[in-house]
Amino acid sequence: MEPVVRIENISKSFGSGNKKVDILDQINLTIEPHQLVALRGRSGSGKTTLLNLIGALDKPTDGEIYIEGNPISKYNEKQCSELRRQKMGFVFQSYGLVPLMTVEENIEFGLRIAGVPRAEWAEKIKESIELVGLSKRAKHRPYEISGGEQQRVAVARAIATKPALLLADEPTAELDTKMAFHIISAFQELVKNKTTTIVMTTHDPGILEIIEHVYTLEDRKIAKDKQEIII
Ligand SMILES: Nc1ncnc2c1ncn2[C@@H]1O[C@H](COP(=O)(O)OP(=O)(O)OP(=O)(O)O)[C@@H](O)[C@H]1O
Repeated sequence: MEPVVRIENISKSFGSGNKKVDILDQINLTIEPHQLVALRGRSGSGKTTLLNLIGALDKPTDGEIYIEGNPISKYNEKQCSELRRQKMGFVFQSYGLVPLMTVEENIEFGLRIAGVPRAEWAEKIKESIELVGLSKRAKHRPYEISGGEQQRVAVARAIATKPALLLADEPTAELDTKMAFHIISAFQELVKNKTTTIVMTTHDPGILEIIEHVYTLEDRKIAKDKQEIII
């Protein structure tokens, strides 16, 4: 089976001339199907930058990224958005919820955009809302619920489509410990039953402890994973 993500010698810089900043330098990383991968690193180490590159939201300065074996660095904007629509789900820090839509409608909107057949919407909405523990908030609008609840709606919307690849930037940042672990165990379940592959960022030591594949971004490189640290 092809890796879901294969990163080959990726470098990323922002700006130019004396304002140029190098963020990632010749990074290599392979993510196999149905792994739950966590990226950690200090603030500014490039975690979001790397997620954006994997999600075809930004282009590397150098190197290649393969998604299910397809090199995407030469994709044009239309190809990138088609790739995201067909294969990916996103939980980013701004959540991107539509303010005038209820929780259910926000999730339905995500299903519609991903091209999921209408007949499947009701079940997928119910299932994903239950998974994040928001059944009692289904008819509320984003401004009527807390920041943590909005984050959970963003998670529900992303997992409802059962994307091949779920990219989640600090998906538990706004949550209390109990809810954070609830979301991570939902992620573990999705990986275990081979629904999806997940790449997430987190600073939370408790969560890093229970995730099998952990990579650290440091000094523009990807450093050792968790198992090597334990040894
Ligand atoms: N579009 C951009 N233009 C210029 N610099 C950028 C741009 N995007 C990110 N950077 C810089 O790249 C560096 C890495 O940012 P990034 O957001 O990837 O870090 P991070 O590890 O996700 O940090 P945090 O944990 O604080 O979210 C930062 O110094 C940031 O200022």
